[in-house]
Amino acid sequence: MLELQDLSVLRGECPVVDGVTAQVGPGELIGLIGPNGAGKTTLMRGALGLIAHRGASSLAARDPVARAKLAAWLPQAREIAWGLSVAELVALGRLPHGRDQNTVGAAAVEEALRRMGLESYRERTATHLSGGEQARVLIARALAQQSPLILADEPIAGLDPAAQIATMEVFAAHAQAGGAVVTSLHDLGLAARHCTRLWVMDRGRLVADGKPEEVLTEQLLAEVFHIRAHFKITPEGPVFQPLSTLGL
Ligand SMILES: Nc1ncnc2c1ncn2[C@@H]1O[C@H](COP(=O)(O)OP(=O)(O)OP(=O)(O)O)[C@@H](O)[C@H]1O
Repeated sequence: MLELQDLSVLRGECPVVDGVTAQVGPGELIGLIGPNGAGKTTLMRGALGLIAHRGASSLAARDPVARAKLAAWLPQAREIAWGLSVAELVALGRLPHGRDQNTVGAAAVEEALRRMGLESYRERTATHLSGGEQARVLIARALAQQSPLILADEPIAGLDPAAQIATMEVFAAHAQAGGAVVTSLHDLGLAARHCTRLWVMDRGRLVADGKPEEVLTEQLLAEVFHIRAHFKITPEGPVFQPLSTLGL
């Protein structure tokens, strides 16, 4: 669904994404983790062909409409400028499909509203919602696009715990239905619990790529995140708790 080959993004002379080679296949929910400034956003924007890059991304070569049909992009910035109703805003996710304001488009919007628990918000003015509510609306807009791949930049930041878990479950369901999701996030507990695979970025490089229990080693947590943490596989799944910083 996505193939990156030696992808780099330069800012001036400095590579902020440095030679990333990776693939995403159906069924995967990939957590893109790493410290602030590691290059997570830049990697996703380069992969989508939204910024100049070197190397190759299977998505970036396509025209914008073809790209949008293959991949939904949920940026970190969440500004909603227009006073549209929630349903109208979510329906904007259908734009890559052209004039499909028919039963297929309407059903996709309804399904996206339902998945994000927004049915009762349908007629509310989107700009009048709280920050977390607006974030859920924008996730619903990405879901309504019905693209097999979703790239999401910190989509659960600022959501309450129930909404965070529910969103990760929505992404997991999207993957289990044959799609794939790459989502950046800073909550390593949710990443460990819900993601099938983690990509760890550090100073522009992809330094680890594997299952959470393979990746979140004591050594990696110390070297990349500068933390000590408790990580255990329990009958209820992986439980990860950061304990202390080793200094910034
Ligand atoms: N337009 C730009 N011009 C110059 N440098 C940039 C630009 N955009 C990003 N950078 C730099 O590139 C590096 C990677 O930024 P990026 O936003 O990809 O990090 P991130 O891993 O997503 O961080 P965070 O977790 O804080 O969101 C940072 O050092 C940042 O300062």
